[in-house]
Amino acid sequence: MTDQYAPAADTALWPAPTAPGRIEATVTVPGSKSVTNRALVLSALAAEPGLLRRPLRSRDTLLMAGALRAMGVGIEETASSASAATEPGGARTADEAWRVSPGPLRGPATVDVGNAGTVMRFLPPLAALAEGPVRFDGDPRSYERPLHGVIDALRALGARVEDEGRGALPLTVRGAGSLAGGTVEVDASSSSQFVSALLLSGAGFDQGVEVRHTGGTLPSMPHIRMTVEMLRAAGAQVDTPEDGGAAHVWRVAPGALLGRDVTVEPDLSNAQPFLAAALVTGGRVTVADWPRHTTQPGDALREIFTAMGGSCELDERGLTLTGGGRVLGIDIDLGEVGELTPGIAAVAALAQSESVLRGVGHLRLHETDRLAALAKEINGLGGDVTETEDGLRIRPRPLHGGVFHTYDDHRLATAGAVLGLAVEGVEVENVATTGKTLPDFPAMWADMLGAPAGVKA
Ligand SMILES: O=C(O)C1=C[C@@H](OP(=O)(O)O)[C@@H](O)[C@H](O)C1
Ligand SMILES: C=C(OP(=O)(O)O)C(=O)O
Repeated sequence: MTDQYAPAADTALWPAPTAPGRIEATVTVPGSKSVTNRALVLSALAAEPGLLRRPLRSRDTLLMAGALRAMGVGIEETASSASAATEPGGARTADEAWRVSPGPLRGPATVDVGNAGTVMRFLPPLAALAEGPVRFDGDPRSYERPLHGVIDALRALGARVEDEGRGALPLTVRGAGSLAGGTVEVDASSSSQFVSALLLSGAGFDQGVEVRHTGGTLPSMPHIRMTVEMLRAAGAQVDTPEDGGAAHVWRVAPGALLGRDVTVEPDLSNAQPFLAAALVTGGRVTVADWPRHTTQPGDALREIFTAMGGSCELDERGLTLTGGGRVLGIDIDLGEVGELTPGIAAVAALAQSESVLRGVGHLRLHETDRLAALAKEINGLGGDVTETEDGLRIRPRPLHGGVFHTYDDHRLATAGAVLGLAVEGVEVENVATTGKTLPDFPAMWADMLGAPAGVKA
């Protein structure tokens, strides 16, 4: 499978369109990255084939699918999706699906993780269950992202991992076809994905797995809840602190997983820039199919954007955010919902009052150092953003146009687009980097604005 959204050394500039007025639109956002990649892993470990409806097709999910195929899992378009017509603009029709046929996991295989946290962290535990070596490599940035928690835990659980002492990528997992499993301590303060990774494959370990988080504050709890909920839906027995268990201890019992028919929810974190458009222009944007119940962190946007001056209504059409004509600053701990930080920072830079975003020090090790990048790029447009130990302080100032660099970070690119709605002359570098999770972003943005999409070389 080719990596069609791999980053080129792309310096193309995308003139971010300014809003012609209050934006009024209904938007359908593609499936959740986090749900798609969990569903792929769980389906690969199941005892029977499963179906994944409306999967996200983006760099991160195509890398996950490609990796699983390389390890012996069948992932095919269903007949309905293969014959489904594409909609104008290339979007697929909603009845598309992937059929996932688990097979014996095997090496030798090579996995390209790109810069996908979900791929680099969720797959080494699965590879420990394969027979034969699986080599993991990725983008240069993937070498810098924390992986030690997964590597050390796998070794403690009985796996052979060769990383030449780096505690990071590239590495090889030499699976023996099974793994003892058992209890393991992990410091997951740098990424909740360490915990999710071990739980997702835990039912396949001989003794299951008990994961004990031992470090400082654990970020992104909703993503751990998503892991638990999806494991349970696949038939796994999971004990969590929320069910009265010990704090920071999760347990997955050994056992077979069910092949399921899963429909992927829209990606609520990717809905963020569209909702932000309503907030900063005093308009109204509806995101279709917003789930009534979800573990996605993006659901917190209802509360956050209400506190920042909007109002939200969830009904059969989806979630409608109406801007109140003014944007308020916010003082908030975003540790649970860290991936929303770039979009909130963009809105905060356009607000009437100061914002303090806290609890997100671990974002320094995301796709890029997001705190440094946001401060530098917003300040490059005339803003006043300072980094704190665990976040950002944003004092709104009148902004001017300029190049908004994106550092191969999809969420920097969408944050730049939000700023461009209100500030003339913002040019977003390498908007194609949104392909990590939202390949159609420029066309969707243009549709929302009723304008043609364009990139200036
Ligand atoms: O498990 C997941 O799907 C994710 C967990 C979070 O990672 P961190 O806990 O490393 O922030 C989040 O930021 C990332 O976008 C997706
Ligand atoms: C942090 C993110 O991604 P990853 O899954 O690569 O960690 C993100 O999408 O904001």
